[in-house]
Parts: sequence; structure tokens; C-alpha cells
Amino acid sequence: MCGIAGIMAHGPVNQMLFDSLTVLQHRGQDAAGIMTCDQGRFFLRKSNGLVRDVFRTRHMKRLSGNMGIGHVRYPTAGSSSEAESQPFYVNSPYGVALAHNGNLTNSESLTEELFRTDLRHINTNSDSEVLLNIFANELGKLGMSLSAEDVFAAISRVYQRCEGGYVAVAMISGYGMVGFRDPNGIRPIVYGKRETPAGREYMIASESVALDVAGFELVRDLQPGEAIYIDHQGELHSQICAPEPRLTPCIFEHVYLARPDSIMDGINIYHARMQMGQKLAEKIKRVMPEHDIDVVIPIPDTSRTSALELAQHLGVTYREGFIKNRYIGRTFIMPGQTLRKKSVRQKLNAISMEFKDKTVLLVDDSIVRGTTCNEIIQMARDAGAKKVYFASAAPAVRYPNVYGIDMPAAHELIAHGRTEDEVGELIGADWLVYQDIDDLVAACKELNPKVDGFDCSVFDGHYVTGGIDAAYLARLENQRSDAAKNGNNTDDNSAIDLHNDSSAEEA
Ligand SMILES: O=P(O)(O)OC[C@H]1O[C@H](OP(=O)(O)OP(=O)(O)O)[C@H](O)[C@@H]1O
Ligand SMILES: NC(=O)CC[C@H](N)C(=O)O
Ligand SMILES: [Mg+2]
Repeated sequence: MCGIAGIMAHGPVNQMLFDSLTVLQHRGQDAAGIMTCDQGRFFLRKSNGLVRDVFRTRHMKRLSGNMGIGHVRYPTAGSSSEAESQPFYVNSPYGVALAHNGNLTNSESLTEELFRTDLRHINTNSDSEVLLNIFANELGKLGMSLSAEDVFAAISRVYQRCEGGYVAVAMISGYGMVGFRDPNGIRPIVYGKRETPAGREYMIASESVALDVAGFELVRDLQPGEAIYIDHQGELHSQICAPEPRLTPCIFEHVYLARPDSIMDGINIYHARMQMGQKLAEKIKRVMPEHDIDVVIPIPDTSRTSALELAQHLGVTYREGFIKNRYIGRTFIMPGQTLRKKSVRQKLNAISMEFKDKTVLLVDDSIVRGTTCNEIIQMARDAGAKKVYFASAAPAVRYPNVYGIDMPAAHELIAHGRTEDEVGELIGADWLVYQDIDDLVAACKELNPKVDGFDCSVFDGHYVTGGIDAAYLARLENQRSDAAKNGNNTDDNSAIDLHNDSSAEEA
């Protein structure tokens, strides 16, 4: 779940892209990049680190041009090397750059096809480089002087060849900007517009909050299988380029990934999380009518919205018993278990008076590896809690994700192969309650009944694209489990960096 943004304007786009990436930071903390296009030339700055650290004034000055794309990365393929940060660039045809969120599940066979049939070289293990090359290759078959129809024909071929969950924003030098969304609509992407004295400007982004900060008005989400193309005259063209598109967005966006102030596929994320809290409160009333909960305490940040609503519906006091260190980011998307575990302790600290001699109900949005709840329950006990109950606003996460969330190994998920009671015991809770999957789906779908369904694969093991078999999952685990990553030592910059930014060495 990286964050992507693209702007086609009548003035410089560098600052607006920087601002947008800072509000998409929660989607990827490992690397950031911006590529702009100025009179047919691309300018790039990308590096490992947070947005605020990657871009210095000297980089910003060089990112000139009225068209540009940006990316924040949370790796799900390849390594975390700087060379695999995005945007990516290819010089043929025209000069094409691309930023991608998601994961191609047939990336290996596509790499082989690109090499043998399309005569294209892939230099990294990133599926995003594969996606870019497939797109560029299909564009290249259409000859010079590209029309909107040509762009859509190329995207149709991308949809035929690429499997998985993916959204992307791309620039074609001399022509314009493209945004597209996979035929199942798994990952999110929206576009917006704004009127200026010089004419209309367009922006494409992972989440509507990015439009808000850059001053664009949300028009709508891209539909599954849709592509939009803004040509260099500023005209927007759109087309559905897949034969049987279905809107089945990733429900984990609603649970955790997205910012609460985003609107995704017509669903207000904040409202969806409130509904999750209400439905979980109803379940608690059903299964434990005579409960003895003294206080409901959220685990900041993401669970706050659902926990407050849960407390109100339960009629129990809500208190902020954990204070979050504002300088520590999201722990779940940090690379490596040691860092994640250490960061939970650095991030959250208990206020003893809220726990002392009380029966507390801790609420989190989800339990994935169990890193957070393990630490937090101990902290609650250390702070003097009489009993510690734990509620998860999402059902038990039991299956790997293959569409752009780095949860590649079933055995790393605390609920995999375990009953809810077993998980409760393992995390040291006096009682554990999970949201029911039907309630989670209802919490979101009630806000937009037009959604065909959701990708709930991490909860039910059903992969909406099909084609995910045990062999694929075994390969994925082999490449990307924590143990495999440690073995490969992928945190170093072992891949050869290819930059057209001479400031890369000074940074
Ligand atoms: O069971 P785990 O593997 O620990 O994963 C789940 C936890 O990770 C996330 O928090 P995170 O710190 O990433 O971000 P937040 O501040 O947005 O809650 C999520 O909100 C849960 O608290
Ligand atoms: N989380 C994502 O969307 C990752 C995008 C891409 N697969 C990468 O690893 O860079
Ligand atoms: Mg959290």
C-alpha cells in the first residue's frame, strides 16, 4: 500500500506533489520520490526515507515542470533498496515514468516474457518496473503520434497481461499523464480538478486527502478497469479498458491503511470505522451482556475512531490511556520484527491512573502479527490493570496478502491456524473479542451499496483475482518472510542504483 500522486497543471507542480506525499506518508515510510517533466525532459529525486528527509531545497528547485508524479513506498516486492524506490523510468518509447501501488502476482512470468518476447531488460526485482515495461512495450507497438485511443489500447493490453492488485500514475513525455486501476478495483485511486485563471488542472492520487492538501476538488474514484488520460492540452479522456470489471476494493484500507479523512469508493473511511465500533459494541453486548468493563481505551492511532464509538454504544467511559509519541510512525509497516517490536514501546506509553485496579477493554483496529497487542497488554498489566480485555475492530487476520500489503507469510500471522481463544491466551488477554466478518463488510457496504464486494482475503483466504495457489503463496513466503528478508540482507543498497539525478551522491 504505497501512496501515489500525479499532477497536470499550468504552473510548477513540485511543491504540490511534496505536500501530497506528506499526507500520503502513512501509506509508505521506506522511500519517497518525485519525477517531473519539463519541456520533454524528466527530473527525478528519489531515496530511502520519509518525505521530509528525502527532499531538500536543492532537489525541489531542480524538480521543474508543470507535470509530475510522486510516490511513497512500502515494499511488497524486491528489496528496500533505493534503486527500487519509485517513480521508475524507461526511455522507450517517448520516455515513460510510472509510480505504482499494489502487487503483480504474475510478475515473475512477465519478467521472463518481457525478456524473451518483448526484448526488454528488467534491472530490479520490483514488480513496478515490470508494470512500467509492460505499459511502455504496449505503447511502443502503436507507433508515433499517440492518441487517447492508443493510450487506452495499451492499457487494455496491460489489463490482459498483468494480474494482481494495482493502481498507477504514469507520464508520457510530450503527451500527458495517465492513471489506471486494476479490473477488480482492489487498490484505491481518485482524481480531482481545480479551475485556475490559466485553465483547468487535474490531479490523480491514492487517497482524497492528497487532493485536499493540494487544493483540488475530488471528482471521483477511478472505476475498476478504467484508465484516464490527460493530454498535454489539458483535456481529460477516460475509458473502461477491461471487459468484465468488478469493484472489489481491499477492505483492509477501511480497517487500517487509509487515513480516516479520506473518501474511498464513495465510503467515508471515518464513518466506516465508526460503524465498525458500533457493530463491535453490539457483539460485546450479545456475547457478554453482564460485562464488567470499567473503561474503554484505544490503541492509538488508527483504532481511536472505532473505540470512541464502541465505548459510547456500550455506555462505558472512554479514556486515552496510552499516549503516542508523535515522532514515531506506523509500526506495522516498518521493516523487520525487531524494529516493529521496539517501536511499539517507543511509540506508546501508559497513563497509570487509567489502568490502576480497573477492568479495561483495549481496542485496536486489527491484530496482525500480534506485535502491538502483546506489548500493550503487558503495559496495561504493568500499569496496574485488574483485568485486560482486548477487542479487534476487524476479524482475525489468518491469510497472507498478495495485493500490496506486505503480509507474505501465514505463519507470521498470530491467528493463522489458531482459534480466537488460543490467540487470546497467546497474547495474554483475559478475554478477546473479534469483529465478525459480516459486520465488517456491512460497516463499509452500508455506506456504498454499489460496491460489488470487498477483497477480504486476509480474513477469509478468498483471493478475488483467482489464480493464487499454494505454490504461489509458498514462493512468496520464501522470498518475503521476515526470515527470508534477514537472510537476503535486503536492507542494504545492494542493487545498483540508476539515477538521472546527480545530487543522489550528495544526499
Ligand atoms: O498486530 P500487529 O502486527 O501489531 O499489527 C496491528 C497493529 O499495527 C497497526 O498500528 P500502527 O502502529 O502501524 O499504526 P497506527 O498508529 O496507525 O495505529 C494497527 O493499527 C494495529 O495497531
Ligand atoms: N505497497 C506497494 O504498493 C508496493 C508497490 C511495489 N510492489 C513495490 O514493492 O514497490
Ligand atoms: Mg495501531
